[in-house]
Amino acid sequence: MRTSYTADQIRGAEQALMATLPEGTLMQRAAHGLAAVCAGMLGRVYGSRVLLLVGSGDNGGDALYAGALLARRGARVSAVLAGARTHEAGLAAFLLAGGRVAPDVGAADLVVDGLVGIGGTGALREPYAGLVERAGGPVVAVDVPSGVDASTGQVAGAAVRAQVTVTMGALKSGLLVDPGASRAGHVELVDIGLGPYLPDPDLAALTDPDVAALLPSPGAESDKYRRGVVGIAAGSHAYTGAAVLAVGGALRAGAGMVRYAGPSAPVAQVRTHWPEAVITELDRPSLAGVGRVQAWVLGPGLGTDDWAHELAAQVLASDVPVLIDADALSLVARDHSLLFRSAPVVLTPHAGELSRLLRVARERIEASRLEFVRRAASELNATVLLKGSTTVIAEADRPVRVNLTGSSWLATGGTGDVLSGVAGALLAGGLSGYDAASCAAYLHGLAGTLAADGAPLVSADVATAIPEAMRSLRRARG
Ligand SMILES: NC(=O)C1=CN([C@@H]2O[C@H](COP(=O)(O)OP(=O)(O)OC[C@H]3O[C@@H](n4cnc5c(N)ncnc54)[C@H](OP(=O)(O)O)[C@@H]3O)[C@@H](O)[C@H]2O)[C@@H](O)CC1
Ligand SMILES: Nc1ncnc2c1ncn2[C@@H]1O[C@H](COP(=O)(O)OP(=O)(O)O)[C@@H](O)[C@H]1O
Ligand SMILES: [K+]
Repeated sequence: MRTSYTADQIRGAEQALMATLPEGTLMQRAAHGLAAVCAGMLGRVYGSRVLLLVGSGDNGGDALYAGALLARRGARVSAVLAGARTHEAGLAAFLLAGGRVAPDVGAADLVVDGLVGIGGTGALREPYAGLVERAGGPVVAVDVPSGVDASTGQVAGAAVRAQVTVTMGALKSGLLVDPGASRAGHVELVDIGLGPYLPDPDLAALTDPDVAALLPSPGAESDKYRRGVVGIAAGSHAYTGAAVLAVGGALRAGAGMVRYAGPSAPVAQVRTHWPEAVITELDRPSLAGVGRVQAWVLGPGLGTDDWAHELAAQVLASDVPVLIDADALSLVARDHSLLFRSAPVVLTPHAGELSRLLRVARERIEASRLEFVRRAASELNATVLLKGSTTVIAEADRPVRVNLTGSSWLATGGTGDVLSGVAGALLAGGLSGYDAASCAAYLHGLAGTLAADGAPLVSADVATAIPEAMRSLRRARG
C-alpha cells in the first residue's frame, strides 16, 4: 500500500521529528536526496549548467543547499532569487560553494524548481508565474511542482510541469491526483526519517501485492454459486453494446456465473457474444424470473425512460449490493429516493455524471476530484468511484483510494461498461464495495495498459486482457 498526506499532516510530522534533531538536519537530508536525483538526471555533473528557481521559503532553501552540493561537484549553478526574502543560510552555503546569483532565467541543462512547496497557496503570483513560463529545459520540482496544491492536486493558474518531482519525507496527495499528478512527472521519495511521525494517511493507493491478496480465487470446495453470481441489468433497444461489454467484464473478472436481464435487442447481442451468460429476456421491467444473484450491475446502456426507471427500482429493492453506472446514475440523479436501501451501493460516475448527481459544474469536479468524490460518498451514503484520468474511490470514514494503474488509451467509448462488469464480479465474489471498486479500477487500468501497449485499444480488448492482468499480479506476488 502506498500512502499520501496533506500539507498540514506533513507539517505536523516534520515539527515532531525536528524537535528531536539538531536544527537544519532535515533540510540537509532533503538537499542531499535532491542533489543525488539531479546528478542522476544530468549524467555528467562537472561542467553542466543548472538553474535554480528560488522562492522565499524553505523550498528555496532545499534548492540552494542542493545547488551548493552540485556546484562543489563542478556544475555551473546559477540561482534566480524570486522571493522578497531568501533562505539566508542556504544562500550563504550556495555562494561559498561557487554558485552565482542571476538576474533572470537563462539556458540550462536542468532547472530546479524551488519556488514553493507545501507552503504554497492559490495560483502562483508574480514574479514566480512569469519565471515558470520562461524557464526552459528539463525541470526537477522540489517537494511539489510549484503551482500545484500539495494537498489536493488542484492547479489554479501557472504551474511547473516537471519531469521528476523529488518529494521529502512522504508523498503529498496532490502528487497522485490530477491535474497535479500529471504536472509532477516521475515522483522520487527522499527518506528524511518522517515515517514514525506520520498520522493516518489522507489517501491510500493499492499496489500489485495488495490487489493480489484481495482478489477472490476459487478453492477446492468452490462451485459457480459460491464464487458469486452477478446480475447485469443493462442495455436497451437503442444501446446493445454496453450490455455486451458489461457482461464481458464480469465474466473475464471471474464471476461464477453471470445472469443477464434485458429486452430482446441486447439479449440477442449478449447471446451471440457470451454463450456463458444465463439470459432472461424481459418483455416488461420485472425481475420475477431472473433468479438469485449476489450482486447487481445496473445501468450501462439502460436508457432513462419509465421502463428503465422501473427496472432500476426493482434492482435497488433487492437485498444485495448494487453497482450503479451510466444511465442508472442519471435515474438516481433525478430520483435520489432510489438510493434509500440498506444493502451496499457503489456508484461509478465520470465527472459529467457526478456533476448531475451533485448539481456541480463538471469543470469544478475535474479541478477538485478529491473534494467532490468525498462529498458524493457522504451525501449519497455510498461508495463512489470517480472515473477519469485519475480514478479515486471514496467511502465514509475510510482514506480515499487513488488508483495508480491505467493509460490514457482507456479514454475511448465503452471502457467504463467493462469496468462496471469487473467491479460487479468482485462484489458478487464477496469483496466490500470499497475493495471491489478499488481492485476493479486497478485491474481495469492494468488491463488497459496491457491491451494498449502503446497503441489504440477498443473496450472489448480491455475485458480480454483482465485475466492477463490478474496473472501478472499473481506472478509479482510469487
Ligand atoms: N519543515 C521541514 O522540516 C522541512 C521542509 N522542507 C521544505 O520546506 C518546504 C516548506 O517550506 P515553507 O513552509 O517555508 O514554505 P514554501 O513552500 O517554501 O513557501 C512558502 C512561501 O512561498 C510564498 N508563496 C506561497 N504561495 C505562493 C504563491 N501562490 N505564489 C507566490 N508565492 C507564494 C509565501 O511567501 P510570501 O509571498 O508570503 O513571502 C510563503 O511564505 C517544503 O515544501 C520542503 O521543500 C524540507 O527541507 C524538509 C524539511
Ligand atoms: N485520460 C485518461 N487516462 C486514464 N484513464 C482514463 C482517461 N480517460 C478515461 N479513462 C478511463 O476510461 C474509462 C472511461 O469510462 P466512461 O467515461 O464511463 O466511458 P464509457 O461510458 O464510454 O464506457 C474509465 O475507467 C476512466 O477512468
Ligand atoms: K517546488
